[in-house]
Amino acid sequence: MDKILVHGGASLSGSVKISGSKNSALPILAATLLTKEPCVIHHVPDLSDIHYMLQILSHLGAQVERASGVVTVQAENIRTEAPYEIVRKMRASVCVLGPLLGREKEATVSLPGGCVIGDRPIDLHLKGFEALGAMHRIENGNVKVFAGELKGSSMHLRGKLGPTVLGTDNVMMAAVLAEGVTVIDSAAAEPEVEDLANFLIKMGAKIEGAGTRRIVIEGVKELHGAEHSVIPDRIEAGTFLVAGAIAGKGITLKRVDPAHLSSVTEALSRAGFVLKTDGDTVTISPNGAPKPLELTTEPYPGFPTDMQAQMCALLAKTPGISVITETIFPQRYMHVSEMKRMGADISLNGPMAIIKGVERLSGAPVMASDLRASAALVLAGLHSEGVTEVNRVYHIDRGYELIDEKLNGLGAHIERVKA
Ligand SMILES: CC(=O)N[C@H]1[C@@H](OP(=O)(O)OP(=O)(O)OC[C@H]2O[C@@H](n3ccc(=O)[nH]c3=O)[C@H](O)[C@@H]2O)O[C@H](CO)[C@@H](O)[C@@H]1O
Ligand SMILES: C=C(OP(=O)(O)O)C(=O)O
Repeated sequence: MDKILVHGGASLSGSVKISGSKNSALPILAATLLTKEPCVIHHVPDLSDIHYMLQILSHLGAQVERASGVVTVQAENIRTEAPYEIVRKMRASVCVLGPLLGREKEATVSLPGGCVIGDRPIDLHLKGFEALGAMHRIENGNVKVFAGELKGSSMHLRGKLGPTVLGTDNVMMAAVLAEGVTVIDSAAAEPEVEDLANFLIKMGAKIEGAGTRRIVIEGVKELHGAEHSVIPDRIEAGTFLVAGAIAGKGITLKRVDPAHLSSVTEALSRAGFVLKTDGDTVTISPNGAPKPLELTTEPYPGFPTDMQAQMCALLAKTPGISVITETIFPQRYMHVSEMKRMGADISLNGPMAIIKGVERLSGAPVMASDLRASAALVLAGLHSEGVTEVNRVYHIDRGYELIDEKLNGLGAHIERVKA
């Protein structure tokens, strides 16, 4: 297994280009199953999760071509059962359920389990499909959804911990081919949901309100091929902003949508950094000693759970006491015990992390447990003394395109040791 060695203490400057969004690209690629015609998707990041999604599409019978960030998919004749061996590697595989159900009125996908960030049920996805007239059955670890016909209806898709992003995507993808009007209340309003809706609209779907809490979909008979460019990855961008906060003399992110980053830039401004936006760029510069923060993760436009671990890395060395409350995945703190091994003073109280900024962190061998936790450990390594050895780097490769090369381009000293 590859590992990453972060030599702490380098200062970062210059600029970095942000890739297309993983969490937009995955459902958008799944949505290509909704038509027999070719779809062309630009700015698809080169990530292992994307690779798995393309494998699933191929297995389902689609013709898939990929050339430097551009993916063409034609799903002329398709099967409706996604294979366990690929599906088990990536939770986002569940988002083929919606398009397969919409087009073929049935779909079978291996049921995703929980993962280290917490329980990850799909009850809300199934509730939405049921509202459209589908039934489901759990058999041999698979979930099968099926319907005679799909009929539009009104539903609330909110669980105890808020709306569901992939659940909203899934129901929207099934509803575009249902008969009549579907109203999704308490929908997820994340930019990735809006991006998927924009792609579906290009394919001929009739959708209003995506990006708000109420989405209205008027079903159509069929969809056609379309071309689309995936939005910039706001979580990769946020991660680089934190790198700039931790070790930057001033760094600029290129090809971002600053509006999608507002909760992160607002938090970093409160922490004392200077953030400047110009078109599709954001620059972060230091401005004296950073300040501690109180932060709560929330559905968009609130502070994203996918940025929580990275903020822990920054606040671990920020003077004073910071408090983070994780409301989306209350147990998403696997990085904390690893950061403590680097000298951080963080205590957990249920969904709350109390972080006492320390003067010094020191590099250590640490274990990446999930995607954002591993990115956070790399960030922590940037302001630690000595070398931080991040193991199980395959987690990082799920969601960050060339993170080591991009950070080195800004002046970091990071080595990737191939297994
Ligand atoms: C590929 C992708 O886009 N992943 C993102 C997506 O995951 P994903 O879409 O899986 O996350 P959800 O928005 O569904 O989860 C939000 C909360 O709802 C709960 N829940 C979810 C579905 C369900 O049927 N029942 C239920 O109770 C979850 O356990 C969690 O507590 O949104 C998360 C929340 O912003 C992000 O952290 C992930 O990076
Ligand atoms: C948790 C994430 O991804 P997934 O939902 O695919 O696990 C993430 O992107 O931070």
